[in-house]
Amino acid sequence: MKMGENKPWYNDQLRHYDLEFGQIPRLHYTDPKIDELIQQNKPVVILGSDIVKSAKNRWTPEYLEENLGNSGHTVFLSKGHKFKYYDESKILSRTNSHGVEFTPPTKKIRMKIGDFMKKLREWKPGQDRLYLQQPLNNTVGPSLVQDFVNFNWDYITKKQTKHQWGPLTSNLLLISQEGNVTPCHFDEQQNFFAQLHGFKRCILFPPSDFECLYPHPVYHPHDRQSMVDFDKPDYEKFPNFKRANGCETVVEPGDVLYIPIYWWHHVESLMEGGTTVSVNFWYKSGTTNLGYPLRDYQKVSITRNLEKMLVEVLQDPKEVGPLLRSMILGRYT
Ligand SMILES: O=C(O)C(=O)C[C@H](CCCc1ccccc1)C(=O)O
Ligand SMILES: [Zn+2]
Repeated sequence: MKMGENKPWYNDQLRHYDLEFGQIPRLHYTDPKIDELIQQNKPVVILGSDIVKSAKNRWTPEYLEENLGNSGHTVFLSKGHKFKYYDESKILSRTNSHGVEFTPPTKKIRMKIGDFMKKLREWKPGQDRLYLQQPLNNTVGPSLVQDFVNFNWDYITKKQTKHQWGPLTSNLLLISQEGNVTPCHFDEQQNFFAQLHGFKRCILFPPSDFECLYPHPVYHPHDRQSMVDFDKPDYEKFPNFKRANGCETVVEPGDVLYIPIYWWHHVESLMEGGTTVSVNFWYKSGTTNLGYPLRDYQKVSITRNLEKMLVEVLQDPKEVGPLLRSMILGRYT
């Protein structure tokens, strides 16, 4: 155990960014404050729970190699450390026929877990990095199914019910090479993010930081992803980035981070921290009763619907800006 202020990791294993971050609260799972924060759509790390006890430190890369099953799994390859997600269905969409060229930053392939682990063991700097991202399904081996069944579904389901979330949609199994980064993005689902092996640094920003994180247009394959390169922010193009209000935590095996719907999050596997294993629990949001004042994430949802409608009706995305400018300048500004 490498110790740094009684933590099992060192600060120089974290990548350096130009921003200062607050700390996400880390609370014992019996603390009633957890439900207060979830109700307020605010992040919290749930400690000491047995939510994923059956998998904590058990789902090691070696155990997964033995028990994940022999069907191929989805693996992304990247030239660098960033694995920026893109929606394949938006690459060739009509709105992109206006000559917006898109080069996918990662390659998606299918690999057997054994080949994936072998590649990880033999990896050399300069080679493509690897990131296995596979929804857990009935193709996994029986021992993994047993572990999955033994998650503390009672605790999770009680939270889902209490906070009126919609149904569980998927559990994504994430096996990351050390040092990999999933750049800043938001999802439209509630998320219990469970860390099983190794350490991941998670930086979160509230939905109200929309103006600081500059998401790609909704029709773009990188919809929901920030346009800002955290490693080299372009303050000319993205001046508000310097005032983003991030908060962070490093999740350890057994920690469960609640990533509220529409909250931005950047996730990195610690450098020189070894292969990491996580599993997330994505839930559809519940039925939104529009109370006033509107929540910050509801405003984001409204702007997204407006944007989609305008792109749909104007066809050419280049007309959206001028139309909105003419509509609000001098009238609403
Ligand atoms: O659990 C989450 O929401 C995360 O972002 C975790 C993240 C990988 C997610 C990959 C991804 C991003 C966007 C759409 C579909 C898949 C990580 O842990 O590296
Ligand atoms: Zn995400």
